[in-house]
Amino acid sequence: MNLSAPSHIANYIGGNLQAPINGNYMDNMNPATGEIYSQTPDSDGADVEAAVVAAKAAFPKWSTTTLEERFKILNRIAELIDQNLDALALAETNDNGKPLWLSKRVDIPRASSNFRFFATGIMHFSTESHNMEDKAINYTLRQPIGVVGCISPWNLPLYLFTWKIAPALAAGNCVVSKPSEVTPMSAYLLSIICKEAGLPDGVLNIIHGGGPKCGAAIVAHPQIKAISFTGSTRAGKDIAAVAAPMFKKISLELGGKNPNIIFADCNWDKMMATSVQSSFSNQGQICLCGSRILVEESIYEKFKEEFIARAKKLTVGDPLQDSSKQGAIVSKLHYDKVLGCIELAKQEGGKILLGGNAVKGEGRCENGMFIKPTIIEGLGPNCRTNMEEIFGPVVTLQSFKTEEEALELANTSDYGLAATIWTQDVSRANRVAGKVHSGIIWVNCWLLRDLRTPFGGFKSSGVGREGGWDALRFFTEPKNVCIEL
Ligand SMILES: NC(=O)c1ccc[n+]([C@@H]2O[C@H](COP(=O)([O-])OP(=O)(O)OC[C@H]3O[C@@H](n4cnc5c(N)ncnc54)[C@H](O)[C@@H]3O)[C@@H](O)[C@H]2O)c1
Ligand SMILES: O=C/C=C/C=C(\O)C(=O)O
Repeated sequence: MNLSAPSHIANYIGGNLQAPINGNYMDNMNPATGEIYSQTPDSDGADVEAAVVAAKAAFPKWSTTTLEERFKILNRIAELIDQNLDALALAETNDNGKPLWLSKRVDIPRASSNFRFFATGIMHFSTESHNMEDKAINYTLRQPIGVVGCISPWNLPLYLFTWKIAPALAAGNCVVSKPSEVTPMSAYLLSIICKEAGLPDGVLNIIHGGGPKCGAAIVAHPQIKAISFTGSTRAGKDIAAVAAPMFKKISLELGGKNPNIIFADCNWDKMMATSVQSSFSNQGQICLCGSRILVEESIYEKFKEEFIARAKKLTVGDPLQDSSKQGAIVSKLHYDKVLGCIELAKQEGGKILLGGNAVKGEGRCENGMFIKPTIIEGLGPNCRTNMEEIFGPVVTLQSFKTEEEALELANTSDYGLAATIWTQDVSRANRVAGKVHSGIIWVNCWLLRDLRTPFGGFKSSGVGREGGWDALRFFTEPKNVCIEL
């Protein structure tokens, strides 16, 4: 298998690797060097239509393939991802700018885990039955929906793409999918892996293109009956507006502005080390990053001093070097956006304690898009800096006096994806966890993921949950059968 980056990425439709029907391409840039290193299809509705035709044709057979056979193929995909770890990690880093060690340690292993998890999960998936004493028996079938759409973002490209397509395929659906046009390469390489693994033609179709043209055509296609989307709240709104009147099932995993709540009785060393990670991992471009750090007043100054000292040590630079703890920001557009948010924070009266500026790369990275880890204090909960998602290496510090105040600050947000709580008091941990308006709460840890748990957010962070049975239920249609005895 040749898993090196091609000059022109191809769509994967009906088992064929093919050029976009309109012949148009977009530049694909390596954000660490600024170099345009490949071309991505600028696909449109015609490619989506071809993919739907292929998916529909594949559905009768795939949906009735035995669970064990589906397991074998999906598990084989997981094995091939593992065997090609180095090539996939390099592709991810060149597309996204994240450190290569991070792609190798987290992104690619998690992509194979996603396939392995749902390959085995479908073998254990069972449905309910309800006995009405001696009157009747109800049992519920959960049947695959048909053709479903999966659309994913650029921050954890293969990790989030596989998090959707693996359960969709395991449940017996055929998929029309679109990775982010900003980071298409690892999904393209996955199409080669799927062919090698023996996934039947048309079961998975991967189309490359932009959101408004290609993504929107997937969402609007009448034959695509469910949409699983991860990305911005803005795009999630547009998708819901189109999908809702068509009565499509939708799962929307959107933005976050997550509080990291630190009480004075925390395990200090663990909290410090983890807070640096939860603030700046992947250049802060993880929807679960704790971007609003709330610290109990009695330890605020001590926290500030040590947090700055530790963040200062995060070397920013060439993502191919192991010494780089921070890589590049994903694109010029996003780099400009993050720098703009830092300017806004200053205008709002924020004091920059660390960073606040771009960093010039060295050698091959001199035209790369790097931003220094940035720490801001002095802003209240209601300003734009503390209300809007920045999605970069930028955090704010606020202090609180009481548990009630901590909760009020934490819940002053339109978002409700994740929250982290640091305390050694288990009663308080439980109390605060119950009152924070977020779908995912970590106590004394961060990003510790059990793939069986419901994953998703409250409020503007989305609707629905991914993970475990939730994902398999989303990708199936329940049908209750009532038999009178
Ligand atoms: N909740 C989560 O699990 C989660 C995970 C990762 C990222 N995110 C969020 O994603 C955002 C960053 O990713 P992004 O900039 O790629 O997001 P984005 O919304 O711009 O794009 C996400 C994907 O949707 C496509 N798209 C854009 N507009 C569309 C439309 N109208 N119809 C159909 N498809 C469309 C894009 O091409 C891309 O593939 C952040 O807001 C982040 O919080 C959320
Ligand atoms: O940026 C968002 C991170 C999402 C993470 C997951 O979906 C996961 O860990 O399953």
